Amino acid sequence: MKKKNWLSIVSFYAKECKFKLVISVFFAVISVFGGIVPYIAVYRIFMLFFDGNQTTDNIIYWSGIGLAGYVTKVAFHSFSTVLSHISAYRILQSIRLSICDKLMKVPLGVVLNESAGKIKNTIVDRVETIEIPLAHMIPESLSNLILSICVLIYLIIIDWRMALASLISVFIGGIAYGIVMKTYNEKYDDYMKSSNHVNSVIVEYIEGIQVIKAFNQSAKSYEKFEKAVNEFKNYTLDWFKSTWKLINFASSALPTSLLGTLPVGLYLYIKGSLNPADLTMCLLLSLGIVGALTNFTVLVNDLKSIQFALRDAYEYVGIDELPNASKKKKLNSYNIQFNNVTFSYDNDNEVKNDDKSALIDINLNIKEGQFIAFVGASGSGKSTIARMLVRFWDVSEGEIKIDGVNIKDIPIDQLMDSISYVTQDNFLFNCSLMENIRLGNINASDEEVIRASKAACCHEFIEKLDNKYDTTAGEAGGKLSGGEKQRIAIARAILKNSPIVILDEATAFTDPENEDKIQKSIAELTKGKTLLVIAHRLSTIKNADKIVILNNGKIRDIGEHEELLSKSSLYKNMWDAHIGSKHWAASSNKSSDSEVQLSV
Ligand SMILES: Nc1ncnc2c1ncn2[C@@H]1O[C@H](COP(=O)(O)OP(=O)(O)OP(=O)(O)O)[C@@H](O)[C@H]1O
Repeated sequence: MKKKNWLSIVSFYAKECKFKLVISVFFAVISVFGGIVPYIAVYRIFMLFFDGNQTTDNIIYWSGIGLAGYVTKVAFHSFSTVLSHISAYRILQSIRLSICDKLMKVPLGVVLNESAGKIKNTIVDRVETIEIPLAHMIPESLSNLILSICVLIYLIIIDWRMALASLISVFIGGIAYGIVMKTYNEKYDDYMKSSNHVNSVIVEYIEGIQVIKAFNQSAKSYEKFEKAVNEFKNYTLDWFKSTWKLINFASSALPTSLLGTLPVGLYLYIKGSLNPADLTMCLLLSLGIVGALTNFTVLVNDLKSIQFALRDAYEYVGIDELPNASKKKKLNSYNIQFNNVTFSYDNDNEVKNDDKSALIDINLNIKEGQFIAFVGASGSGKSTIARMLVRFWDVSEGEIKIDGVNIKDIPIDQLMDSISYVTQDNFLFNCSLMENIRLGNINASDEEVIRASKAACCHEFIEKLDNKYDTTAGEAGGKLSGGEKQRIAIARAILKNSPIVILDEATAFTDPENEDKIQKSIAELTKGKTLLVIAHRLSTIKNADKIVILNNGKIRDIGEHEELLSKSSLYKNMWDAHIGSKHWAASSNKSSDSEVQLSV
């Protein structure tokens, strides 16, 4: 991942609103100069009195000019702020969208290895911290900087000694700030780690609340949450305590320009080298930059928070994407080939280190329309094979081809259109069940969604819900059984109607009625398709054209059921264990075995 300077990141995201930002700065500059006018007007009125020209007309004239300057300041400040806020929100929107977009394009492992709390914290909270600095910093800070420089030049013109005197407080405040800033990066890093930890613990607590309650761990896990919150509080408080004296000193010293100008000015006046009008003007001008200098202290903090928030956001935006082909490939068949496929989840692993590789030297030919089952002990690599085919990760060595084309050369969109992957995790989004099923094909009509639901045996239970297909997954969530959720996932896949179906067969929903319905819906989904089943119960895959036995990431044997029973001791043992457990389940439940075998 290439590192990028935070300014170039901002300007990249500000591309679309650059014009607005420029205008915003321009208005802010006008506003700042408008703000100087009242000081000049007051100076002029003083001069009128010193010169003995204090007529009502003259005083009204300069008062009017002062008022006009003030109105200009307020009006242009408002215009500038509106434009800078619009731009800031656009930039925030672009950053958030590009992180979400990126998460879809990077290897799945990168996303899964991060805690949901940290990702949420970056996308929502961290990016939000940029808004206020961005909306105010660019116009206000820039214009304040310009104002300070102009005032300084003006002071030099009036009396260079007074100009130097006005910088005394800047110098003292600057040193104090410099000391605080020395450890700022390190402290801020730790602060962010602590904040991410709190977020992760909160999200974990909420996501796992069912398990926590079921195992009566509420008090214990709350302790973990409380500890994280306390640690965060302690850290922030310690940081605050270690810096507040210096920060307070710096922020009070920096804008106190009178600290230098008043004694020096009086000294020069007494010595006779500064006339009263110039002394008054110098004091007024140095007061005029107090606001600008105060803003400058805020700017230092703002710059840091922008810098760190963008660094965190760029941690995601800058992740290398899975290479994606741009040109659609013409596929005449859906024959699948695994050639010497080796894969390790550990990027640093030397390929072919058998202990660390999840798949080693997988060679497999699957013909279009075949039904292939993968069996093996837990952790043997069954799901990894499926993840390789859908490119959730890329193979470390070897290649996977569809119709002779390496899947890396097929655009990911086209590949995903060709494959329906029904995983064990039947995630439902918090929208209506109609929309949840329509995810399979966003162009499907309501009628097509209902037809797919009927085929997946979902229609009946959805119709019984209060709002039928309009029930949101959130409302229905508690009312849906695991098997019903799985059938909704199957309905999605039926609607998608891809030529290749991968089924990570769930073991959880094995009550006879659900099982019967699930098998019926699967039979409907897989009609005429190339079917890859990750099998957990062997009786459902007895009819497979090929059963692939995996062991520690390697293919141990391939064959049909009967063939494997006679030639593979591993398969025979698995089958015996399966039959044994079925008999045990049947006798303990006193229920008949109603497994329906898959057929394609
Ligand atoms: N995201 C991951 N990161 C690191 N290692 C992983 C990841 N997912 C799986 N593994 C490891 O890869 C190996 C193969 O896992 P895989 O999920 O493919 O097995 P499986 O045969 O499908 O198991 P199960 O039947 O329990 O689902 C295991 O050792 C597992 O610990």
